[in-house]
Amino acid sequence: MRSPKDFFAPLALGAPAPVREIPVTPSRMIHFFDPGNEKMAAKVPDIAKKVDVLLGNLEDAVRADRKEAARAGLVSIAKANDFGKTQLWTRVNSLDSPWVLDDLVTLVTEIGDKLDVIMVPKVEGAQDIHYVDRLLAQLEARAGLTKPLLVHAILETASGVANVEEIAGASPRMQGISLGPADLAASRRMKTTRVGGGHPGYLVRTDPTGEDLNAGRTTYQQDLWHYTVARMVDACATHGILPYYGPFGDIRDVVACEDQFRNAFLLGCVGAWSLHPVQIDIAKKVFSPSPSDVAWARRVIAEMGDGTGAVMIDGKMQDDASVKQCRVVAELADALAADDPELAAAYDAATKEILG
Ligand SMILES: CC(=O)SCCNC(=O)CCNC(=O)[C@H](O)C(C)(C)COP(=O)(O)OP(=O)(O)OC[C@H]1O[C@@H](n2cnc3c(N)ncnc32)[C@H](O)[C@@H]1OP(=O)(O)O
Ligand SMILES: O=CC(=O)O
Ligand SMILES: [Mg+2]
Repeated sequence: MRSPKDFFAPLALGAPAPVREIPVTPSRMIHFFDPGNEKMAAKVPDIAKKVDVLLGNLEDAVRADRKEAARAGLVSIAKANDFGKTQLWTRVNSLDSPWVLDDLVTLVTEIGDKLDVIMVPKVEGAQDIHYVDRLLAQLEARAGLTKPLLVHAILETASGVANVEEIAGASPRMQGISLGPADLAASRRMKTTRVGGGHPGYLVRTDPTGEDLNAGRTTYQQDLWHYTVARMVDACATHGILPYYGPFGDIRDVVACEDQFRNAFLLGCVGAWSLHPVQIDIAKKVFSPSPSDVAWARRVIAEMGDGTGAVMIDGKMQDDASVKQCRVVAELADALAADDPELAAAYDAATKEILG
């Protein structure tokens, strides 16, 4: 284990100093695209204007014989474009694959100054992050980078979940963690065949009302991902990094996608992946607090004065703890509104309605 005293020392001579705080910028949707797919790549400059994060995906969903084209495509897209405030991330191939070494060497050397975050799939434990941490430091030093690259882990193996706390705290580069429900289901030998979302067979049933065990018994579908998302959120919050829901594969089912994203938002996630353009607005809507929640939060903050003691607002007790929750909502709203005049106007209009 590294001593806490040198946790923030660069891991290679000449590498930039590690960050002490993870930058919290909007990342409601991490939009995946295949940089080797010409049709998708052509849409990237327009999509960049609508998303918080653009991610050039090199791993699963890119065919083995297209891996090099995807890597080269990402290099040329990054060199040819300035995406302004939209962050550029990549998902490299898994650490046991034949491609990841070239992914890291090429991307850091060629476009390390354009990339914000490197997403690492199938992370099993802190050892995987330590490997990437040192290699990135060596490559950053050689490329003369002045800003350290951050690392995002996908939680998609059973041992990754067992080790999620140590993964979250493995390096000052750790920016966040996403749930990877598809690989995680396979790794756990769950009997599902979907990419995220629920399953109609995973349910609870009300008690029988009489002799007939089938009569009048309501069933409620349960969330397969509740335990993992909640554990991931706690691990991330403990280490000051950001949790995300991952992919929702039923692109057509925009209703269930919104539900799954909202569950994650309410539990503490800051964003989710968009796999298709239709999921971008869903993530934007869900991961931006609603105007009525923002108005309420601002009202509680205003009425709570210095934030201590207890007051009654509309029949509901407010105290030091509820005002802290309201600050989470209000601060997120302010951060998002700073770059989005439409959202700012919606928040201010709702606030005016209840605060006058
Ligand atoms: C479990 C995991 O690892 S999840 C993460 C890995 N998976 C991914 O990254 C998947 C990314 N998304 C995709 O590959 C595609 O969206 C698919 C395969 C799901 C659907 O693709 P299509 O069948 O082409 O969808 P559809 O016909 O609705 O696309 C409409 C247009 O949007 C484009 N498009 C689709 N997805 C994207 C995207 N993610 N980014 C940019 N453009 C896109 C298509 O190229 C198409 O362009 P066109 O109008 O010029 O022909
Ligand atoms: O990579 C994502 C997943 O769900 O697997
Ligand atoms: Mg996966």
